[in-house]
Amino acid sequence: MTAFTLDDLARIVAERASAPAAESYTAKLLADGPAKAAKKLGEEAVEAVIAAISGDRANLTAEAADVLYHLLVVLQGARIPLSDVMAELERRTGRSGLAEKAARKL
Ligand SMILES: N=c1c2ncn([C@@H]3O[C@H](COP(=O)(O)OP(=O)(O)OP(=O)(O)O)[C@@H](O)[C@H]3O)c2ncn1[C@@H]1O[C@H](COP(=O)(O)O)[C@@H](O)[C@H]1O
Repeated sequence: MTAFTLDDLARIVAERASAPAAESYTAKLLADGPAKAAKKLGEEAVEAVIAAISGDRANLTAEAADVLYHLLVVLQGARIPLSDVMAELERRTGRSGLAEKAARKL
């Protein structure tokens, strides 16, 4: 169990986006443009698919981490906050966050 969240990683990615490209892999990916960052995301997704099919749990765990990191880099490049993605996921549950929080207080 870890307290580290996707929000924490998104914050790190946003911070590193403005670092010198020579000092940050994140900044280098973003400096190379959206097509390069998207290509990396696609490669990592394919590697995750291969790990899932092969039943290699350790490799799938590592590849899933790569996919999440590279997805956050692509979102950063497109200036889409992670909270917008979470709001879309919440919308699909058919539940409102505010209603949920109010219900928990009852
Ligand atoms: N999660 C990652 C992460 N995953 C992979 N990588 C880097 O990705 C690089 C390339 O790894 P690959 O296995 O994809 O190798 P490759 O396909 O030959 O590389 P490419 O040249 O094709 O990109 C390595 O330098 C890794 O260190 C990452 N670099 C950074 N992060 C996170 O981003 C944070 C900020 O890092 P910097 O931006 O470097 O400060 C870090 O603290 C981490 O949390």
